[in-house]
Amino acid sequence: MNILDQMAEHARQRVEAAKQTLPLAEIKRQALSLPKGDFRFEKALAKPGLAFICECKKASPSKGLIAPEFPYLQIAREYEAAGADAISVLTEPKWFLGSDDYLKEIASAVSTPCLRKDFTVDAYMIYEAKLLGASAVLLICAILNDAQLKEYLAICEDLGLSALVEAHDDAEVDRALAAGARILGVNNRNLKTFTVDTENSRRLRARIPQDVLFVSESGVKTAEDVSGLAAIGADAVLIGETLMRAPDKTAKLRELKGLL
Ligand SMILES: O=P(O)(O)OC[C@@H](O)[C@@H](O)c1c[nH]c2ccccc12
Repeated sequence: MNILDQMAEHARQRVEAAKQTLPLAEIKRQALSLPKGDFRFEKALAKPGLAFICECKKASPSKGLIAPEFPYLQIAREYEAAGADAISVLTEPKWFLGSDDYLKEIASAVSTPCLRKDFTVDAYMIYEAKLLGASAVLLICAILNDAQLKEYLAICEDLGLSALVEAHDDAEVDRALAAGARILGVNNRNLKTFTVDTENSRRLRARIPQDVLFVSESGVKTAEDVSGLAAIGADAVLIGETLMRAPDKTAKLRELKGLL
């Protein structure tokens, strides 16, 4: 089984365990009783100019431990103060050493919209995201079928959550668009092999209509990478490792924005 399928399988097990404590009907009821979201994540990306989604990520399957010390609240507050348009928080516990608690605490500490970065494989996880205070969830085409994509987008719509729909090749872009995605992320990292190539964003850009928000994800390291992606019409970039490894994240973000 490739790593992506393993992560999806483990997510299904996490959902089954969570349902033992809080059944689907109950979490759904709780999530739907909260005030409907106002798609803040989408609005933040739609503003003029390139938007920056800054990620809180302690570790990853390709890089291992990235940030042994992980003062997540401090990091999120620094991202917000430095002008992040959105904050991505890994909640996957096994490979990314993420936690639902990180997201919950961050979302209540900042006013910047937060993305729950996880391997959504069940509607249950979308209701969880809502309860944790997220403004958006990630839907990865490679681990979802067409019916799931449609169903999960409809649930997001009901809850007022945005969905970042991640695609890696032409067929996945087409599936995401057919399902009605309004925010399309192209992952420059192949989650099956871990190879990174920003060329992928460039190539797939042409398939994505102008009225769909386009996010280029992963492997963004320099101001040149950023300006190159802005030049092909990216609406946002999602940056994790480069910021996580920077001792001064504010300065690094300024540098990436071409301001230093
Ligand atoms: O650390 P990077 O190379 O800047 O990448 C960030 C983000 O794009 C990456 O964490 C990511 C993109 N898609 C994902 C799906 C699941 C987990 C993680 C990801």
